[in-house]
Amino acid sequence: MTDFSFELLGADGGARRGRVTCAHGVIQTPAFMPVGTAATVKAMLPENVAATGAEIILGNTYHLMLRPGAERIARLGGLHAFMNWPGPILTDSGGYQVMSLSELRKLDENGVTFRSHIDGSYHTLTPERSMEIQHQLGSDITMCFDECPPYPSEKADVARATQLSMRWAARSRAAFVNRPGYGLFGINQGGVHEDLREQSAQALKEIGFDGYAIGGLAVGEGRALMFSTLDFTTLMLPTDKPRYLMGVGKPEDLVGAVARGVDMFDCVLPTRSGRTAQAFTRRGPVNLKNARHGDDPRPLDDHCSCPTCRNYSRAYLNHVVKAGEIIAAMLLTWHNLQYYQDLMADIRRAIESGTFAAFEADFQSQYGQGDI
Ligand SMILES: CC1(C)O[C@@H]2[C@@H](CO[C@@]3(CNc4nc5cc6c(=O)[nH]c(N)nc6cc5[nH]4)OC(C)(C)O[C@@H]23)O1
Ligand SMILES: [Zn+2]
Repeated sequence: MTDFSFELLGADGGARRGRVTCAHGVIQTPAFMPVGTAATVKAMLPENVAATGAEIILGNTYHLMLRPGAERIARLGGLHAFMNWPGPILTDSGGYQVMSLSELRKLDENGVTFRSHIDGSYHTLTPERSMEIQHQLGSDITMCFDECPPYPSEKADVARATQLSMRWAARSRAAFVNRPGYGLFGINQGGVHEDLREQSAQALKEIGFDGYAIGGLAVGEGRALMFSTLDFTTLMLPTDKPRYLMGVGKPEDLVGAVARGVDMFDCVLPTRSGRTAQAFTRRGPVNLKNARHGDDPRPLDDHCSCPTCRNYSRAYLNHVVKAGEIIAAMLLTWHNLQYYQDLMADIRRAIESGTFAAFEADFQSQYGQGDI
């Protein structure tokens, strides 16, 4: 089995082109990870997710521990077999989802105790338990157990959460089962504060990880503050390891974050939007509920090679959206995931050819124009 590795293949300004090798395959970076929270990328068959060009998907410790249970998935052969996804899987560690989804009962040095948002049962997550669950799932990339402070928070509370998260990072590292091909990513915290981000980066580098995520963003701070935080944070992280910006984001966010040195992304936006009639196109988002599409024979995006754009008109999409037909979620989700993967492929090509700055300028001029 080959070791977990990251190769930096090239750079163009702040943008980086790389390759991650892990147990279940190779990931070209910059990469976008579709979100498969409950062991499914919603409204998509796994083979169709792969057809969009996605090489790695994200799973969630929090959701899978509550239902169907990590031990049950392990008994059934692990998450890859269970959900029929043969490629790499990254799993989030659960802390963030506890804060954003469940009724938190207790947070202390040991971990968090919470009530399931599904059936009200009590559960405890600690760094050790989170590592055990992600091992049982068989994740190629395990995330440290951390505490992501809400936004906005007093700086003192961000500092407290950051220092706790760094102690939990050390416990995560100690509890992680080291196997060739499987990696553990640390999560940088510190809110929008340069000094706290620096403390967090130093602490993580001393422990040593296979990759470094930037947490605590995409929590409502807005694009300007996210970018200004990235401006100083990515430079604090090792250049020879992948950098993963958690929960991001809109197409404009991806391009701007790549320019600031980010290699990996995940976001529910393309899939969640696909279920709410929102489609992404080169000229910006389009709402298929809008009556103006009712007689439009054109495809969503004539640059797109996905089945939706090859075989269906906007008029048809408007019809099945208004009728609440299941195919609406299928077709729009597929298109949105294809759009995101095509955007990442265009970004990778631009970095390879040293034309990323021109690509970014062209993207911004086209994307903001709005639908035709
Ligand atoms: C952008 C968009 C559409 O994504 C939605 C909704 C609200 O934002 C999101 C995405 N933002 C996001 N920031 C994160 C920070 C951390 C973090 O610090 N630690 C760990 N372990 N995991 C994280 C996962 C994160 N996801 O967060 C939830 C609440 C999961 O829904 C997502 O707006
Ligand atoms: Zn399409």
